[in-house]
Amino acid sequence: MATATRALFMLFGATGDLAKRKLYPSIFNLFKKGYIDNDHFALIGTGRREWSDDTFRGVVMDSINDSADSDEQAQSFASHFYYMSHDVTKPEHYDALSDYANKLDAQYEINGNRIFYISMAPNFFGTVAKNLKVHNCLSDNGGFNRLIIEKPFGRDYDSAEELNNALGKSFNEDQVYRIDHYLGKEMVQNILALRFGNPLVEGIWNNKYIDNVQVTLSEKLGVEERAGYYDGAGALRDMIQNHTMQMLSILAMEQPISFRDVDVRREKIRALRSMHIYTPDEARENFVRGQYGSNGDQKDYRHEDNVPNDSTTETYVAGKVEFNNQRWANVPFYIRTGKMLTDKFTRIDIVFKKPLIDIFAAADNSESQLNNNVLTLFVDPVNKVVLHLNGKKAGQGMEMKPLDLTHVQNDEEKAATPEPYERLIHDAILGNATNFASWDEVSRAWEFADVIRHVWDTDQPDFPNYTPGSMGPKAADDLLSRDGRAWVFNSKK
Ligand SMILES: NC(=O)C1=CN([C@@H]2O[C@H](COP(=O)(O)OP(=O)(O)OC[C@H]3O[C@@H](n4cnc5c(N)ncnc54)[C@H](OP(=O)(O)O)[C@@H]3O)[C@@H](O)[C@H]2O)C=CC1
Ligand SMILES: O=C1O[C@H](COP(=O)(O)O)[C@@H](O)[C@H](O)[C@H]1O
Repeated sequence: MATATRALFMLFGATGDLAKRKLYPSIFNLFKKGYIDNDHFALIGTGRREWSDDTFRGVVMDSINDSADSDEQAQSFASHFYYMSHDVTKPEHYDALSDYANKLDAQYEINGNRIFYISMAPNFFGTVAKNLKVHNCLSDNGGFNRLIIEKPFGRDYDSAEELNNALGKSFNEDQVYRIDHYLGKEMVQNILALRFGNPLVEGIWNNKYIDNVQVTLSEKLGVEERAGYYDGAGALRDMIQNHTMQMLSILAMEQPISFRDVDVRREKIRALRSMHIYTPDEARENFVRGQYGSNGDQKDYRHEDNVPNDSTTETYVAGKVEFNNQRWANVPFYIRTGKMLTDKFTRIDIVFKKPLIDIFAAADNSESQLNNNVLTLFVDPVNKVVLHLNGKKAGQGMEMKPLDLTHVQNDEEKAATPEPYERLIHDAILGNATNFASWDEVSRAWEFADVIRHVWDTDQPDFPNYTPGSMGPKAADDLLSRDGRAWVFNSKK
């Protein structure tokens, strides 16, 4: 039975792309499932555009069109939406917002529970947070005040710290919910379940049994229409500092004392603190960048719309990450991400050590047929777990062959799996911050990324250096081959 929470949302960026594509459908699903109290809920959407409530409601209805059971249901949902034309840079506009929030709070008997969602360009995050506090938009009658904030959270450590300090003047850390949509993915959440729900798995989750870990976030598309943002960011900021670091922290963390958000976060932070921060020379040695070229059909990155033709922005990153602790000493975590690669997928390969002695080969002096055991967690697009083992080939003798144990999410499980935004907004409504990035996590990840960024901003790259449809530059393969290893997923296979 769903627990319905009363809530007044204040959405900044209500006319924007993210709101239409992700936020309204997610809030609608929560409404449909009864997680939001249908009688005690309202949303004030803002943007500079001069929209009426009716225009706004029409936009909302369009965005939930596919998932509404009936027109009445869609209309009933949209009737809770109110629009205010508002320029976030004009302090005087917040007074009207505060009055409107109090009015709707009373009308819907919301009891002061407020969720502020800033779905705007990051340069506005601090301004909005400050004005919300100064102009009394936060409730003070016993309800909760929570701030959901979009990415990116800064572009380096210093800017992230500045932003965090600005937010901190209005909201405490435990009121700030920093979105990282990878933390809302089913398989990413399943890592905790698989590790800490199975002594079998957790028992071998260490350097005695694991040889290396590989995390791949591969994208088939290029920058599409987002070049304006992307060219100023690059893959290191766009995918490594946030999503990849979050996944690494979950893979590397120790068992929390409970599943409460404070306990889970404490262990994630401890893991990130044990991550070795490279010197500039080590960064050069252990990180590889790439930019896609042309393959005839596909134009190269530098000729994409809104990309300068001398851009040195990386569209690909691969690297080796090390954790200096008892569990992970000598186990490299290889990570990679890129645009215009072979396919769209996210997967984690846990590569186990081979047996110290191969008794099957030893028996007749033949070459070993044993492969490394690999546990592969497929995050996207399918939700799948595969354990690659060695088994016996049927027949006489003792010939070995690969034996795979596979679990694929079925249709029922798929239907029960919420979209990341739906799940995360629900968590914020419940006050559960487990799957949001805390400041300590974000700041540590920036400390790590900043060294690499600084080196790359100093050294001139040799771009373009990989072909669309490949799995990145050759240097990314060399990164592993020099350690006597190879990527488990390789487009050439
Ligand atoms: N779109 C996506 O797929 C994703 C987006 N994000 C993040 O979400 C956030 C929003 O992105 P997105 O929706 O794409 O951005 P858009 O550019 O589509 O929307 C920006 C919003 O900000 C509003 N806005 C801009 N300036 C002002 C102002 N001075 N006062 C009031 N409102 C203003 C715009 O309203 P108006 O024009 O009416 O003023 C609009 O609603 C960003 O932080 C982005 O990084 C993260 C992941 C994916
Ligand atoms: O945050 C981002 O993520 C998307 C990839 O997300 P996914 O859920 O589709 O894997 C990426 O395309 C985008 O550049 C980045 O900003």
